[in-house]
Amino acid sequence: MGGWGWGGYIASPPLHPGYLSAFSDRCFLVSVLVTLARPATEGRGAVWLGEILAHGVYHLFAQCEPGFRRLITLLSAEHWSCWCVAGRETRLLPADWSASSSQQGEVESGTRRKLNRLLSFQRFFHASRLLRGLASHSPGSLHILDNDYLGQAAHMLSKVETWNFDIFLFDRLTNGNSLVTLMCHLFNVCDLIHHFQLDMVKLHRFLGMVQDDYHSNNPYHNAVHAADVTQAMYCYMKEPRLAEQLTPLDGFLGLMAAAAHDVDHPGVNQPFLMKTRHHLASLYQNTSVLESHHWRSTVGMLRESGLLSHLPANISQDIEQQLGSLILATDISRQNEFLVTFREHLDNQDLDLQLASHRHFMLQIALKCADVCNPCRDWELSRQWSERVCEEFYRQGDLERKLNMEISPLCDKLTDSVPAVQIGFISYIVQPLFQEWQRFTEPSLLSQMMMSNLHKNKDRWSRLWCVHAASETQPHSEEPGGGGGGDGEDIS
Ligand SMILES: Nc1ncnc2c1ncn2[C@@H]1O[C@@H]2COP(=O)(O)O[C@H]2[C@H]1O
Ligand SMILES: [Zn+2]
Repeated sequence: MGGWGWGGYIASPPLHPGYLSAFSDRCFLVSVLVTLARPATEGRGAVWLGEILAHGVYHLFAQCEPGFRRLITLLSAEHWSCWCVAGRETRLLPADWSASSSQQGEVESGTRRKLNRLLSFQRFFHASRLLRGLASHSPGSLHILDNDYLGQAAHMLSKVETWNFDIFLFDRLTNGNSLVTLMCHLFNVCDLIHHFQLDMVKLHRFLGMVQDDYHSNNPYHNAVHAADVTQAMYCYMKEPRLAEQLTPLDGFLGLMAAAAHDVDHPGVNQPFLMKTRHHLASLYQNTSVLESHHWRSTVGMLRESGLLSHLPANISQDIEQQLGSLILATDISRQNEFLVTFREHLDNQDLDLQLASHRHFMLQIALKCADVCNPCRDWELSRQWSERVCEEFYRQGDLERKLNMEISPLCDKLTDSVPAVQIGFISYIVQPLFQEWQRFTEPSLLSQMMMSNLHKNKDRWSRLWCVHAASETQPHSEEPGGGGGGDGEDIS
C-alpha cells in the first residue's frame, strides 16, 4: 500500500516522441499552432493557416472550436494578439508585427473586419460539427428532454443544498447539461444575475463554453466533476460561519471558480506533462501547469463571452485575478502550504471574515475541500468517483507503459489497487483537511455527516483492501483494481 506519490514530480525526464497521443486532437492542434506561432517564426511576419494545413491537420480544425479559445489565451499570454481570418486562411500575428505597408493595410482592415467576427468563425465550426453529426451537448439541447425528466431535474434543484445530491442522476436528467443547469440555478437563487446585472444570453454562452471545454471522455476530470465540486462549494458557502460574511462578489467568485477549476483538463497529470515536455509545461514553467491553464482558459472564455464587459475594467480585472488565485489553490501539491496556514489561523483564532483577504483565504480552503470531498459523500456516490479517478490514473499508466516510460505513482493498474489508492488519499489528503474544516465550521451538521461518511468509507475500503490482498494470494485472482463496487456487495 506504500508508495503514496503526491508531489513526486520528475525533474527533467526525457522527451518521448509518442507523447502527443495522450492528448485530444484539440490539444494536439493547439500544440502545433503554438509551436508554429512561436517568435522563432517572427521573421516571416505571420504564420499562415495554409502552412498548418499543409501539415495535414486541417481535419482537426473542424473538431476543435474550443481549441481556438485556448489558443488565443495562450497566444495572448505570449504577447500574440492579432488574429484575422481571410477566406480559408487564418493568420496568427504577433502584436508588434511589422510588414510592408500594403500587407499591413490589408491585415489591419482584415483585422478590424474579422476580429469582431471571431464568434462567427466559431459558429462555422459549430455548424461543421453539426453537419458531421458531432454536435455536442449544448444548453439548447435541453428542450429535447421529456418534461418528466425536466420536472425531476427541477425537483432535484429544489434540494440542491443537500449533501446526498446525486450529481450523476442530475446529469442524466439534464441530458449532460448538469454544469450549465446547476450554475444557472445557483446564480438565480444567489441573486447574482440581478446583483451584477448579468446578461442571460452571455451567461449561457459562457457556461456552455466552460461545459463544452471539459473533456467528456475523461472518466474523472469532466464536466460532471465540475458540477459536483460546484454543488459542494455551494453547500460550504452556506455554512453559517461563512454565509453570514460572504458578499455577492465572494459568492460569484466561489461558484465561478468551482465550475471552471479543471476546465480543459487533458486527463493526465502535471508530472506527465513535464516528462513529455508538453508546451503547457514550458509555458507555465513547470509550476501549477494545469491550474494555470484552467485559469487562463477561463479568462479567455470570460472575455470571449463578454459576460463582464459591462463592468468597469478594474473590477473585471480584479475578478480575473481572484479567480486565478482560487483556481491555483486547487493545485494538490500545495496542500500542505494551505493546511499549515489554515491550522495556524484556527489555533490562533484570528480569522476575521470581515477582512476581504481572510474571506478570500476561506474561499480557497472551501474550494480545496469541495475539490477532494468525494470520499465524504455517501458510499454509492463516493465509490463511483473513486473508480473514475483510478480509471483515469490507470489510463495514464497504460500510456506510460506503452511509451516505455516510468509509470507514475498510483497509475499502475497492476500494483495500485483502487482500495489502496483510496486509503492513501483519505489518510494523507482528505482527513487532515476536513478535520480542520470541521473545526472551522463547528457546530455543523454537514461537517459531522461528512466526517461520518469519510470514516465509514475508509473502513469499507480497508475491508475491500483485505479482500483484494487475500485474492492476490489465491491462484485465480481477479483483475486488480476492477469492480470495487462488486466487491463492496460481497463484504457489506
Ligand atoms: N477519490 C480520489 N482518490 C484519489 N485521488 C483523488 C480522489 N479524488 C480526487 N483525487 C485527486 O485529487 C486531485 C484534486 O485536484 P484535481 O481535481 O485536479 O485532481 C484530483 C485527483 O488527482
Ligand atoms: Zn478538480
